[in-house]
Amino acid sequence: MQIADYAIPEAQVARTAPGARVEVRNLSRRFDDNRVISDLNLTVRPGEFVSIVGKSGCGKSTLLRLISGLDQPSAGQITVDGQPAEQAGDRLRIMFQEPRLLPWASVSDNVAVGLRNGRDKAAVAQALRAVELSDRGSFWPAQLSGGQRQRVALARALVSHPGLLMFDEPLGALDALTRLTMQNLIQQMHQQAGFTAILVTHDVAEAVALSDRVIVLGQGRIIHEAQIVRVAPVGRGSPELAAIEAEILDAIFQG
Ligand SMILES: Nc1ncnc2c1ncn2[C@@H]1O[C@H](COP(=O)(O)OP(=O)(O)OP(=O)(O)O)[C@@H](O)[C@H]1O
Repeated sequence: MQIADYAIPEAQVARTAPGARVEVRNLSRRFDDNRVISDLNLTVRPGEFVSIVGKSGCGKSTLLRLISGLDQPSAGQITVDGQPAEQAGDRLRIMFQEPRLLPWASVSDNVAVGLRNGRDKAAVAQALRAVELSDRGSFWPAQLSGGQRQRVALARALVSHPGLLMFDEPLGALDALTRLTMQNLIQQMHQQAGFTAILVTHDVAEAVALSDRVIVLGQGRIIHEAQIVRVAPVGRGSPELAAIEAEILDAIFQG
């Protein structure tokens, strides 16, 4: 079965300001005597799609929380477009495994939460169109499927046209087919809107399908990097991508 069978029609997202540049320098994070991130360095170029994979508990979510400014390093610096993440404001958005919608607010009002003034109805309508939920604006979150709720969360993240969009296992709770549909949607949004993306995932195939670069984390450091250069369109399951997946899995298990 071809993945293209589930492709979503051309989405409509206004092209944003260029993607943000992320610089991580000599980053460490300890929890008491548990050193989770250890002198880590990473640069993510504007518009690049980087995935972070690694064994459970290796520090993927901790790294994402640090980059997003939700947690503070024990040592080192992180900048987003040259500024501390806390000052990035609506240039930076993060999506989690749970959509985290307000149950008492309509779909449109949930998307508007992503806007600074919350009143730009045209921007909300455009974000809902982009995720193919124009006809669900007046629904309550409880009236949506799990995949639709994640699409609302994506619209809320996109509505402010962020320069950096971070994903912490955003598709982990979805069934396989919805997961593939969402992967296509995220890929399409990334190509059209031009934001920088950092994805934490357990799914190496997902990382390879979506990313320009996959980083393997082990014992608080980057232990492997795979650059994925698509000179011609190669489909999922192609020998080229399967070989990269195998290389990444080896690195994870050896780490
Ligand atoms: N607030 C915290 N206090 C103490 N320890 C923490 C805290 N947050 C994370 N840790 C520890 O940091 C380590 C890495 O956790 P993290 O959630 O970053 O791993 P992960 O790679 O995302 O794991 P998984 O793939 O299972 O989601 C774990 O040992 C965890 O117990």
